[in-house]
Amino acid sequence: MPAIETDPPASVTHRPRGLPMLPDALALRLEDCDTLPSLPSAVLRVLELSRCPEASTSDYAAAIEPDPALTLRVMALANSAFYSRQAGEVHQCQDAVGRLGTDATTAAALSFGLRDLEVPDRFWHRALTAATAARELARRLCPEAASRLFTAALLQDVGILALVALEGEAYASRLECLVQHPELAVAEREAYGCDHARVGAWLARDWGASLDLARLIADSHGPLTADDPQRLCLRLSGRVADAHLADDASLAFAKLGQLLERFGDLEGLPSLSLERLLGEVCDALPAMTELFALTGMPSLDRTQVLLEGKQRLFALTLHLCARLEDHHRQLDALREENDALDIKTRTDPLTGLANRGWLEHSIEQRLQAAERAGQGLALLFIDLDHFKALNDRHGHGVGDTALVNFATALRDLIREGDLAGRYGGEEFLVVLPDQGSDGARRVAARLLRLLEAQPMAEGQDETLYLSASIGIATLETGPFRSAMQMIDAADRQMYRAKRGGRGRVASLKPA
Ligand SMILES: Nc1nc2c(ncn2[C@@H]2O[C@H](COP(=O)(O)OP(=O)(O)OP(=O)(O)O)[C@@H](O)[C@H]2O)c(=O)[nH]1
Repeated sequence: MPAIETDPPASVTHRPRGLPMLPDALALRLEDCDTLPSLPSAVLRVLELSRCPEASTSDYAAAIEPDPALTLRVMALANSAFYSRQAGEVHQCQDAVGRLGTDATTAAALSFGLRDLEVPDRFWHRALTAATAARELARRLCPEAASRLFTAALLQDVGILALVALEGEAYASRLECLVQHPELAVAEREAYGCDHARVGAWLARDWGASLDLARLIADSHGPLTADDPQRLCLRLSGRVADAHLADDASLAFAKLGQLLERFGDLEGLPSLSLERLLGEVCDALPAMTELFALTGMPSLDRTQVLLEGKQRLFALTLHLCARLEDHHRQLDALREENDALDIKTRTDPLTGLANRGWLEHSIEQRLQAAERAGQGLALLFIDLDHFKALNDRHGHGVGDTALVNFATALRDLIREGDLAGRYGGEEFLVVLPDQGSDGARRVAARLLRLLEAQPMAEGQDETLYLSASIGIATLETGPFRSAMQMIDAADRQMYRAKRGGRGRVASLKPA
């Protein structure tokens, strides 16, 4: 018999070494539960053998023979109609194992150990389908571990048996959604703080199974990654079983096929053809269901399932594309709406120039940027002269037209990168990045000349020209700790210009 390494027993039952912990409350309840499923020692020995690739049929027979009931079961199976098709009756345990094969012997031993449990057939359907799929996948990805993965996949859901024993009906009703395995695991995590994979690992250790087997069981849920082929086989096996048992098997397999294609492109992994896998699983399943005397296992017309699945998926993809396009359109419309709103919150409705809020925000930012970069910044505070008189004489409408025309002229006068805005009423600001007092004075003078030359509105019987008083503040006349300080400084110069007779420019001399 091959040497089977035995792991030291875990000192604290719910904290077995090398395994993820069980929540304390659940572990205590499991320890106190006297209806947990148990396995005869002969079955355990068979499980242990199943992880040794070099174990022979005589090793299996030696493990089984001490248990007469198990021996009878294995012999009866080997002599059943399904297995004795090509040959006569077997009379020895070793011959029976030889006929069944080591994997089927393992499954038979396990079914014998757990046969009295009240779990829906669906549980065993999933276990057997997963075990068969795990073995077929392993034959391609990690042949040396095929039997080991068969057993691990067969046992990956034993945590469900423990939870049934612990919770009875309360948990059994959850099993109705067993096909949606990921959802079942999520519900378990919410209810118990961990899923049945962890509970299964705990139970396997409680039976005395190897740490290696318990680890595989604990690891059976989780994302599919290509870095560990054994883990990938085990995790995929559950998904194959779920697709096989799904109400809509064709669509489930089509989605699985897409998933497998992803792994087909990965370096170092041989391609995983769903067609071949499904074929192998379908071929192997009848023998497996015979072992458990199971009925009701769905039999699939694999060609039909795969063909239909591809068509369904194609239709689904088209539908999803259409919905995606729809979403993009909605997103674009929302974005446009958002941009429009954004512009609205920044602009003065009458003139279309930047409004007061945006001016203050921009000056603050430009002030900081100029200081960081050691560049200049100049601000023109422009107040139109005697605007009240214009309104009073020609009416508010003509006043508005003059403001709009002035704004247009101002926008045309400045360069790209400068900013013009309406600060309020008949007050405007112009921000000139990287300009000193000389540059600012030149812009102000240009504006005054333009106002002299270009009328801004038509009165009842006269063409109306505007004049403006302009105050200048630049970083050379600072320092300014905030936008407001700089605006106030320019405003004060504007008042100086007013007091000096209007229609002129005032600024402090640079220090
Ligand atoms: N038409 C029009 N007038 C406005 C608007 N906003 C402010 N005003 C007017 O602008 C005038 C500003 O008057 P004042 O602050 O006395 O200044 P002013 O008449 O220009 O005199 P000085 O600034 O001292 O040269 C007021 O009559 C406001 O009603 C606007 O949106 N449209």
